[in-house]
Amino acid sequence: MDETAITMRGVRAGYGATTVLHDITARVPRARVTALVGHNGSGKSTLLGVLAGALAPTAGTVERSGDRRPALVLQHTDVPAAMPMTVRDAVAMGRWADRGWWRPLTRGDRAVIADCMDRVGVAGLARRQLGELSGGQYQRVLIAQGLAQRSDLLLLDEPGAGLDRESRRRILGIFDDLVADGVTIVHATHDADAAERADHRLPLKEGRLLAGEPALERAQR
Ligand SMILES: Nc1ncnc2c1ncn2[C@@H]1O[C@H](COP(=O)(O)OP(=O)(O)OP(=O)(O)O)[C@@H](O)[C@H]1O
Repeated sequence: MDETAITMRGVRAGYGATTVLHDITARVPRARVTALVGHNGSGKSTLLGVLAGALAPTAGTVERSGDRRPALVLQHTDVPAAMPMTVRDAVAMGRWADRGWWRPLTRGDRAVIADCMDRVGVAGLARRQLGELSGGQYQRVLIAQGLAQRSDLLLLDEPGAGLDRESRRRILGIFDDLVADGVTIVHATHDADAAERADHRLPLKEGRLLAGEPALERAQR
């Protein structure tokens, strides 16, 4: 089995005439946790956008080994908590990418939704409104929504932002479980604990990759 989920070679990307990422060459190991680390504005979110396929590189290549679309998990602080929607409905939105939002859910979809809620520990909250959740619960719902896309690559932009230590640790525990099931995780983080616990780190500074650890060597340790 291929040990590499993503290979980037000489990637340059940015917005309009502004180049943010310069000459990124790196590998993301399959079924491991990779942390994107760096100061504010170093290019972590931009790199996630490139990995998600939402932002096209202006030079270089990005090769993904899986055939499923990556799932980009939103940050709980980016979604209005007052949205009138239950936890189950929010997770069900993860099925839209495959089925279209207008089609009724099949029994198979409902099984996927139940399984994803279970995996992140929100099954007991299925009927609750999003606005009634804590930040940590809400973030886990968004991870379940990403999982419901049935992707083998989850991309998360600071999933621990604004959460207490216990909630952040719980999310890292979920990452470990997902990786054990073969999911590749890439997350941007400012949390030293989260960076330390990752299998692999890609340190960014001003849009350039600092010399990091060789992905595969560390992943195989
Ligand atoms: N949509 C955009 N249009 C123009 N410039 C952008 C856009 N998004 C980000 N930038 C710029 O790209 C650079 C990198 O931003 P990015 O959000 O990727 O960094 P980051 O490491 O994720 O930062 P943070 O930790 O603050 O989230 C910054 O200079 C930012 O101002």
